[in-house]
Amino acid sequence: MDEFRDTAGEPVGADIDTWVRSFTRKESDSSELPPHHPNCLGCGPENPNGHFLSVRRDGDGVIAHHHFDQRHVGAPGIAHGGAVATVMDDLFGFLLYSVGELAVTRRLELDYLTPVLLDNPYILRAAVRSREGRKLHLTSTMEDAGGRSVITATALFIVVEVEHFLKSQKNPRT
Ligand SMILES: CCCCCCCCCCCCCC(=O)SCCNC(=O)CCNC(=O)[C@H](O)C(C)(C)COP(=O)(O)OP(=O)(O)OC[C@H]1O[C@@H](n2cnc3c(N)ncnc32)[C@H](O)[C@@H]1OP(=O)(O)O
Repeated sequence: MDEFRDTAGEPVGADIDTWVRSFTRKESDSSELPPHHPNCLGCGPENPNGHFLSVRRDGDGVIAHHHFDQRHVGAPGIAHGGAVATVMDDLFGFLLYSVGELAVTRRLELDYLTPVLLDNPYILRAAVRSREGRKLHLTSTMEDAGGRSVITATALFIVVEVEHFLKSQKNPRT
């Protein structure tokens, strides 16, 4: 089973409970945000198949500088649309550090305005557009180095309790 670490990087074994509860800690003022966990497909530093997304705070939102590589190829030279969606979804997940509550993706919608090229630098930004009860309406963009918008995305995240993650384990304790 995967070893989880909390947001301070401390190993917590396979204790999903501890991992989830670590998110209730308020993040420091540091603008660099911690990965969701070491093996996260979007941002985990220890996932060799992942995207190694590195995200910082940017005002009320978040920002990342990112490029896709040969592991993410769809058509030759172009990033696979699903790989792009993974990264945008994960980027939205970093807004939760500011929201301060756990939430999961209910709906994710992307407009692929132009091809996302491999080994090309992109700037990704995301922000919370609005909140209605448990519903978080999120918005993001990916721009190329020339400031041209290549992707726009919106998402609906639903705030969940810790139990959402506990009952999703193979051997749920609740
Ligand atoms: C500090 C915190 C940091 C945290 C980091 C954590 C790690 C993050 C890692 C991030 C990694 C990246 C992220 C990931 O990979 S997250 C992983 C991928 N996502 C999931 O696995 C989620 C799977 N889905 C579910 O578990 C349930 O469906 C959830 C829990 C989401 C909601 O089931 P629940 O039964 O609880 O709720 P509900 O069905 O009553 O709906 C709730 C409300 O939503 C409204 N609604 C529904 N659909 C739509 C729609 N299409 N347009 C508009 N509205 C819609 C609906 O009408 C209702 O509204 P209202 O009637 O209340 O007004």
